[in-house]
Amino acid sequence: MPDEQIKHVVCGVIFNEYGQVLVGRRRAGVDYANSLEFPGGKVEHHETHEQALIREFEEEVGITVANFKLIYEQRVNGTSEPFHIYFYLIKDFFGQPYGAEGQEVFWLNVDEIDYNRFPPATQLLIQNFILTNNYLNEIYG
Ligand SMILES: Nc1nc2c([nH]c(=O)n2[C@@H]2O[C@H](COP(=O)(O)OP(=O)(O)OP(=O)(O)O)[C@@H](O)[C@H]2O)c(=O)[nH]1
Ligand SMILES: [Mg+2]
Repeated sequence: MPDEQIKHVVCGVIFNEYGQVLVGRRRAGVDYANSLEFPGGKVEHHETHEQALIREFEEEVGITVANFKLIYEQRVNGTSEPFHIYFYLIKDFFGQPYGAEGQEVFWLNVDEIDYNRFPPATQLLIQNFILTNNYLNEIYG
């Protein structure tokens, strides 16, 4: 499949004032069902990554996000079709996150993250960006 036809997925990594990261649980019946995830989803036609992140965070966790930085990206073969996934660090948000689509959403301490519970691409993001403490420089540095 030519690269320009591949789906883009954008996900957001957000930390709260306690240094915890926002995580959701994927529902039953979707790919990677019941695994943990960072909120996000597929970029629609004529939408920028930033617009998609803002929309997905409003739809999925009911907060308004701003101030993004790309921290990791990867092509994924996927369970049915390939896609390219982009993880953004989100530096500002407004509102209290909740599972706006009925899914479980919670803040997780970084030292309690078990990366095996996330889809493969997200495992690499966690290993390369969070567990290395690289995120600390981005947020506080
Ligand atoms: N949201 C999210 N999706 C991820 C992560 N890691 C990862 O491989 N994905 C994959 O990215 C793809 C698109 O994400 P999604 O299922 O959230 O898409 P979406 O919100 O647009 O849902 P929809 O298909 O119901 O419209 C899925 O194949 C999903 O498994 C992650 O950390 N967060
Ligand atoms: Mg989603």
